[in-house]
Amino acid sequence: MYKIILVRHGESVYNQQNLFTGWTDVALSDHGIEEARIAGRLIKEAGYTFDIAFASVLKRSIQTMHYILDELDLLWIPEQKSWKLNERHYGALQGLSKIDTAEKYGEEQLHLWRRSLTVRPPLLKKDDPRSPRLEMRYNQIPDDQIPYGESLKDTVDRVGEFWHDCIVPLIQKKEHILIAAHGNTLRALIKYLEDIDEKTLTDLNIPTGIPLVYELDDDINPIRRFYLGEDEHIERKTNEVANPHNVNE
Ligand SMILES: O=C(O)[C@@H](CO)OP(=O)(O)O
Repeated sequence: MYKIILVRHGESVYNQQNLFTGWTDVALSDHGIEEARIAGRLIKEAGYTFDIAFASVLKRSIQTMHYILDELDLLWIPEQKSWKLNERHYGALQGLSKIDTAEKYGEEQLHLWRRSLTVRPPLLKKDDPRSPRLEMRYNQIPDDQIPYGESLKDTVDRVGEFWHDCIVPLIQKKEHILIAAHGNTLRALIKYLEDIDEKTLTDLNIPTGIPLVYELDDDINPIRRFYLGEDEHIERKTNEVANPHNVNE
């Protein structure tokens, strides 16, 4: 049996303000830094260690990876960053308030944009200042792959590809792996690994900064997954993600 640890980054400054984030490169809030450190301590207490760590190219994920590794005194291990682990690209919704969006377009539309498998957000125009094409870090993404707004299904495809090409070979080499990524990237990965039905996927919300242990069999098929930490705390944090209207009220 193999084990791998996934973690959604700690609370970001956009999470704090209930803004659509996607590929916007915002930092962790002070609370998010604390969440990342606590995640590191939970992982340490549970006796896990890592040979290599992965993050997206967004700083909230990279910072989370570093705070966790720091708690484990493992800042020296190799790390790899990839845009394929980036949050789902939220298109023209990026930077908008989730609460204002619900008021403007209705709860149902907001829910579709946030949690359906196939609905894409309104796409960014190619000349939008938020376009990833304007950023050096995305220079290597071919034109036909660079997103201007993704459905979760689009994210499943790129995350699944990354899992298959970059993570699986390392698991087979018995490397201990940490992946610090994003809410919808992790939902996408769970969809890819377990092929869960759409209803279950719609209800699946990933709390910030809580380590998720995945147990995998010899063929890298999932056996089970579980969070580290106290159930009540995890449930409260999961509900906060499910219903951003109640967060910070
Ligand atoms: O805004 C985002 O990028 C994501 C994660 O923070 O939000 P949501 O939970 O609404 O998909």
